[in-house]
Amino acid sequence: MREDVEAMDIRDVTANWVNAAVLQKQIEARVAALADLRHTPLFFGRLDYLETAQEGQRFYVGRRHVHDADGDPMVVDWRAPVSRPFYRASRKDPMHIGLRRRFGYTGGDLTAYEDEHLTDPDEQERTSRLLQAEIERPRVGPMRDIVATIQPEQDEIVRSGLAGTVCVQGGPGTGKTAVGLHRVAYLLYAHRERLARTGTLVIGPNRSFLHYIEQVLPALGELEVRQATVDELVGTHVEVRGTDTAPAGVVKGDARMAEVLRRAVRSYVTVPAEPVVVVRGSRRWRVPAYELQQIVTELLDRDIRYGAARDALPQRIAHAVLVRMEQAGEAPDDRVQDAVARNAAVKAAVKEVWPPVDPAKLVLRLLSDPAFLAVHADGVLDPEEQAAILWAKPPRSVRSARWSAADAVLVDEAADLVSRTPSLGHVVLDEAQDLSPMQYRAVGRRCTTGSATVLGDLAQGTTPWATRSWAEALAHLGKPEAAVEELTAGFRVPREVIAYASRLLPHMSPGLAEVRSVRESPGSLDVRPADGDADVVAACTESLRHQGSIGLIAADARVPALAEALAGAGLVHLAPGDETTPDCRLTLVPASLAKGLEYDHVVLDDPAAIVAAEPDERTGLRRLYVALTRAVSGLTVLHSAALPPQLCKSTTP
Ligand SMILES: Nc1ncnc2c1ncn2[C@@H]1O[C@H](COP(=O)(O)OP(=O)(O)OP(=O)(O)O)[C@@H](O)[C@H]1O
Repeated sequence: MREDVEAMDIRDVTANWVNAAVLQKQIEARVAALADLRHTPLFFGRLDYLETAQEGQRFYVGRRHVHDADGDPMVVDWRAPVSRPFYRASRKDPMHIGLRRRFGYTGGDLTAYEDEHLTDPDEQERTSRLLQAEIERPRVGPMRDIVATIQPEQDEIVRSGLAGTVCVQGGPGTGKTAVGLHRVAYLLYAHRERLARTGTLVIGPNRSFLHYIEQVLPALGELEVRQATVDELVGTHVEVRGTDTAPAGVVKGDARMAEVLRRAVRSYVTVPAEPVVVVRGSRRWRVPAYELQQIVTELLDRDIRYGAARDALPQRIAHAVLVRMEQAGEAPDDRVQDAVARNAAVKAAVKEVWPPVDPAKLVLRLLSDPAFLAVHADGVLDPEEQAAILWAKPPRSVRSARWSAADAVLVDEAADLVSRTPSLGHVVLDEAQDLSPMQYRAVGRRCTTGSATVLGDLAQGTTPWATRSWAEALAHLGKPEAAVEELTAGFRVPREVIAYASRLLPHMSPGLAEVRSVRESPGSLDVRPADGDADVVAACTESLRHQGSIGLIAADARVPALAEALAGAGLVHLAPGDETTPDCRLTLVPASLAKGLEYDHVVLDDPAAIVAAEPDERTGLRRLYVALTRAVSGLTVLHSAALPPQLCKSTTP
């Protein structure tokens, strides 16, 4: 198929060079999408339909559609409707499937298969060993796709329609990220044209996470999906160089700030007190102040964007002039209206009444002028909250201000009040629990006419403004009608390790259910005291005897010392987001960047230090919970200080 595309000669079929260039680009994209991936087999499943459906045909299911030289299908795309039973059929509902076969591969070689005769009453239900093997396959390199083993509860989310927003709550390792990415791939297949026009975006918590997941969609043949962090999305207006204290960040991230900004933007409109007089030829046309006031009030009441109303105002004034012309017996046409709208008197009135607003300058003024803030925050923020967000030393200009990430979100909100932010077709928001209400709004305006997949775990919220309930979050996102689904089966963390980490749950997120590990292997858990960095280095060396990736997770402040100790012992290590290779498998991970990542073996340095590094105990325990749940096979916990009491079995909250 690739050779066919490569051999296409478009010289005679294109009308001009533009067409030729467009076609050439499309061909290149197609060739890229058909690239051979060394260890990725063309198919991973087979479905034999019963005679009652699909004429009893046999289908091979794979990552993409493959046809033979005659154009007859050899492999059907996993997203095609005929592939659905591969993921959903069960003994209870065989979906007209006689045989389902799963193929297992080792490095691209076919090495195993598993058959299920779904309609055979004598056949025992077995757990899939291929699934277990797939999960346990050592991890080297970036995150992999899971198309061969998507589970029914995951598939339901993957294949849910484009129109609806879905929110997925799930504990660590339940496959939320995987499901979100596969949903994008599915939606691109089912609604390719529409999404090609409107665009899709995956939002992750930081760049290292995005690097980690960036290969999943290309491996599924999808190359067009943009990835960004929220900070990157909103960071186009101002340069972020500052940070906020927690109290300031909480207020700036509060949804009430939207109302403060709305009022502040609208405050730039002044009710006209003077008439507008337009001179055309020998005639003077006068629109009195009360009529201008009506126009302005009506535009304000319509609650359209500040900038759109500003653009409409000259035409509205011109219209009032035209009405007068008609009353005087003239017959002006549209061109006259346009000319009047561009008349200097009209322009001057618009400038006076509805001046342009620069979003960054507006936020700068709000955060540096106590009186201006007090007027617009009156009844919305109390004096203490106002004081918390005011700059101690007001900057002199937008350029010299030390904007924080939360400020950039405010500027983005203000920019949207002035002119509408374009909406994408679909947005996946991962690790959503950490967003502030204002950040949810920023994401929400990027999918106002589209839909979203919101993924998160309330127990892993580690920001001072972390989400307390999905209903609230979805309301801020502008999708209150979204369905909230729960994933409960854990694929990453082995049983013993998840049980250990879950001891923290009642102390930091009471009411949230423990993840039920689907892993047959209990995993290895080793908790022991350490005497200095040499012990930590020794534990890493020990872990490196196993296959796969090793993550040494430590409190951020411990990272420099540990980096030195590793280097001193001749152990080369990577930073999160760097790709592990067979030669370099050890990553030193600051606890603040561990979220969303995973390693075959985790060495966890001093849990108490991870807890202590956070501003409050609950956040500290949550950070520790995240760190404890990164391991796929084994976890070694080394503590130089006493373990946090919540990790000891007998404690109850
Ligand atoms: N159906 C599946 N088959 C095989 N592997 C799976 C399946 N579902 C999830 N996994 C694997 O389990 C691991 C955890 O998945 P993922 O990172 O998507 O979980 P998560 O819920 O986003 O975790 P976290 O809350 O820690 O961010 C990944 O390695 C993923 O590939």
